[in-house]
Amino acid sequence: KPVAWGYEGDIGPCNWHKYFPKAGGKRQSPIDIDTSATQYDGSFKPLRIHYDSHMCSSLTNNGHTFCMSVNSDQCNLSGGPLEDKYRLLQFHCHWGSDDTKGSEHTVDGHQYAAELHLVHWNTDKFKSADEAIEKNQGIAVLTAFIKAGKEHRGWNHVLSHFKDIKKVQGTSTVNEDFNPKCLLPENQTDYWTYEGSLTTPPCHESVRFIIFKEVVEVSSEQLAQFRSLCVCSSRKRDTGEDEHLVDNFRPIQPLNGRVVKASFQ
Ligand SMILES: NS(=O)(=O)c1c(F)c(F)c(S(=O)(=O)CCO)c(N[C@H]2CCc3ccccc32)c1F
Ligand SMILES: [Zn+2]
Repeated sequence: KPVAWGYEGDIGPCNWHKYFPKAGGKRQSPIDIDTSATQYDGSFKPLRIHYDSHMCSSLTNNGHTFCMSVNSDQCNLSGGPLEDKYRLLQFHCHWGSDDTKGSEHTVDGHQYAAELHLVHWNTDKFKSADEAIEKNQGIAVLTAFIKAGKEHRGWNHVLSHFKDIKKVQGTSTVNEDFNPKCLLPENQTDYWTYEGSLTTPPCHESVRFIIFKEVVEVSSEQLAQFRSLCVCSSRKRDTGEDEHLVDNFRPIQPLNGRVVKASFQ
């Protein structure tokens, strides 16, 4: 029976290591990016992000985040710091209860309102995502910070399905012509990268993070829609109101001597 975990109380991040030992490992995520300590690496080839848009995908509220599962073998990532080819599996986000918090990684101690993760698995080395998530170099997560600002029209293609997934295990099929590449910043050449872990249990240390420097803007109303998701499948009987899914970000973890590389000077 799977162990329950969450972001607050006894099942919160401070206790994850009790049931998920990897959570107490030496290369955990997220981390603070101290920009004065990053090291420029001129050897990175251009990042190659090839996503097709003719793919049907499904949006689910899994109680920890919303997850857009992608089942197209035409959505691939390679180049940059990566030695192999990775296939897009799903994307999701982390956010807070207000615009002042929500991202998992921080930059010089600054926390953004939200953080987008596009999870890819290494199809050159492994046969399935479930195998890859446990192995070194198995996973690559493209990451973009999100802040409150002008409306983002691309995000409306995702948010328009949120009414179907307000409750946990709610699922909605998205088969309109949507390309997740529209959620990324314009500048895709400037990024930081380091070796870390899944930021949710089982916290496997299998992830290469690639974090864009340019921050994406969405409106405060769009951020409020993230917070409209519920953390449980039924109304809270006693209080009568829904418990919303907010502050689903893990606190930053020790760097333990790791070096964050930069693709730019
Ligand atoms: N921040 S993150 O990128 O580390 C990250 C998440 F934040 C997150 F929520 C999920 S999940 O599957 O939606 C729910 C918890 O497993 C995954 N999913 C991972 C973990 C389990 C699993 C199994 C197969 C494929 C991907 C994943 C994840 F990699
Ligand atoms: Zn994530």
